[in-house]
Amino acid sequence: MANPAWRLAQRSCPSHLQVVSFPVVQLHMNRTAMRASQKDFENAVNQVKLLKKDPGNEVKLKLYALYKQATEGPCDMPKPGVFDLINKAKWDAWNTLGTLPKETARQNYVDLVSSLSSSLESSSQVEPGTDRKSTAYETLMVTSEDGITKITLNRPAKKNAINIEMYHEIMRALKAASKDDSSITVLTGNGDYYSSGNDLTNFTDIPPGGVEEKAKNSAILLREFVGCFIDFPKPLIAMVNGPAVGISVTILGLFDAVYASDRATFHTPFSHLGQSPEGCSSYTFLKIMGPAKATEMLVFGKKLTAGEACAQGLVTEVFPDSTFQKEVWTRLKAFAKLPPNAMRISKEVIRNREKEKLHAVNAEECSVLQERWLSDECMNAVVNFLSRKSNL
Ligand SMILES: CCCCC/C=C/C(=O)SCCNC(=O)CCNC(=O)[C@H](O)C(C)(C)COP(=O)(O)OP(=O)(O)OC[C@H]1O[C@@H](n2cnc3c(N)ncnc32)[C@H](O)[C@@H]1OP(=O)(O)O
Repeated sequence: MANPAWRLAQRSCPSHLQVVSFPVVQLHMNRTAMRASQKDFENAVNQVKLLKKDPGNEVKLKLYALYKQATEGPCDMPKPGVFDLINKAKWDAWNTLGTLPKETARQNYVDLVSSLSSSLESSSQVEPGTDRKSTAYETLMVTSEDGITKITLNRPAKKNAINIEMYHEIMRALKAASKDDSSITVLTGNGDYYSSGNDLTNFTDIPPGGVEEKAKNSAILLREFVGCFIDFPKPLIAMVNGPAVGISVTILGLFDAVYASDRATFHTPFSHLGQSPEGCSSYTFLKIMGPAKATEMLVFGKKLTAGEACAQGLVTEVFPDSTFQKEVWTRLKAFAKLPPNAMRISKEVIRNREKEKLHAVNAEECSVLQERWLSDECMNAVVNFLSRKSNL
C-alpha cells in the first residue's frame, strides 16, 4: 500500500474509475482471421487513452481485467477487504477470468476496444487543443458580438472547476477566437464563482499505465493549455466575476487586462495541495508584485481580496459587484472599436520579448508539477477534498 495512487483509488468512489478523453480511432482488424499481436494489443491500450466518451465502469472493469490477465496472467493478488470497494471490484473482475490464457485475454482486449470504437460515438484522431469540426461546447458558452468573443466557463454547480473536457474546450475556443473576426477576447465565469481551478477529480482517473502515466499526461495537457494563453495573439481580458482559485488565478498573469468584481478573491493554495505554481506564475507574479508578495500567495497560499489583488498589480481595476457587468461591458465595447490590427501588433510587441522565457518557465513548472502529483502530500490533499474533510 505504499503507492499513494493505490490509496487514492481505494478511498475514492467508483465513479472516479473513469478513463479520460479522446476520440476512439478505428482499429483496422479482421478479428476472425487473426490473433492479436503484441503490437495490436499495445495499439489498443493506446486507443483506450483516446476514448472521447466514458465507456462506463462495467466496461472499464472488463478492460482492466483483460489488461491484467494479458500482461500478468491469472490474478494472484490477495483479495481486498470488503470496504475497499474499488479495488475489490477490480480484483473480482480480474479473478473472474480464471486461467484464461494470456493470448486470449490479449485478443479479447483488442476486440473489446475495437467494439468500443463503433458503439461509442467516435471521430477521427484529433490532437488535443486543435480545432474540431463541431462548434458546440459542453463546459463553456462562447458568443461573439460587437467585436468581442466571450468565453464563459459554464459548470456553475461545480464552481466552474476545470475538468479535462474544459481544458480542451478552452484551448479550442481560444484557437477559434484567435482566428475569428473579433478584436478582443474575454474570459469569465457563469454563476457565483469565476473558477475553483483544476477539477480535483481529474486526479482520480488512473489509466492502465498507473499514476506515473497520469502525471505525465496531465503535465502535457497543462503545458499545452498554458501555452495557448502565452501565444494568444489578440487582447485577452479576464472578467473575474467571483472567487478564483488555483490555475484560474495563475494564468491571469498572462492576460492583458483583469477586471474584477469586489466579490472576487484570488487564492493559490498550492502548498496546501502539495503542489507547486503553474500558469507561468512563478515568473509573472514575481514581475507583477515582487518576490515578497508573490511568495505570500504562491508559497503560503494567502488569499487576496479584489482590492488587494489590484494593489499588487494582478488586477487592473475593481468594480462594485452591482455595477460590474454594466461598467466592464461598456469599457470592453469601447476597446473593441479600436483598430484591431494596431491592438494585435501592440500586444505582439509587448509579448514577443517575453514569449521564449514564458514557454521555458511553463515547461519547467509542468515538469516540477509532474513530480509533485506523485507525492503523498498531493494525493492526501486530493483525497481530503474528495472525502470532504476540508474545504480551503
Ligand atoms: C491537469 C492540469 C492541472 C493543473 C494544476 C492546477 C492546479 C489548481 O488549480 S489547484 C486548485 C484546485 N482547486 C481547489 O483546490 C478548490 C477545491 N474546492 C474547494 O475548496 C471548495 O469547493 C470551494 C472553496 C471552491 C467552494 O466551497 P463551497 O462554497 O463550500 O462549495 P462546495 O465545496 O460545496 O462546491 C460545490 C460543488 O463544486 C465542487 N467543486 C468545487 N471546486 C471543485 C474542484 N476544484 N474540483 C472538483 N470539484 C469541485 C464540489 O465538489 C461541490 O460538488 P458537489 O459535492 O457534487 O455538489
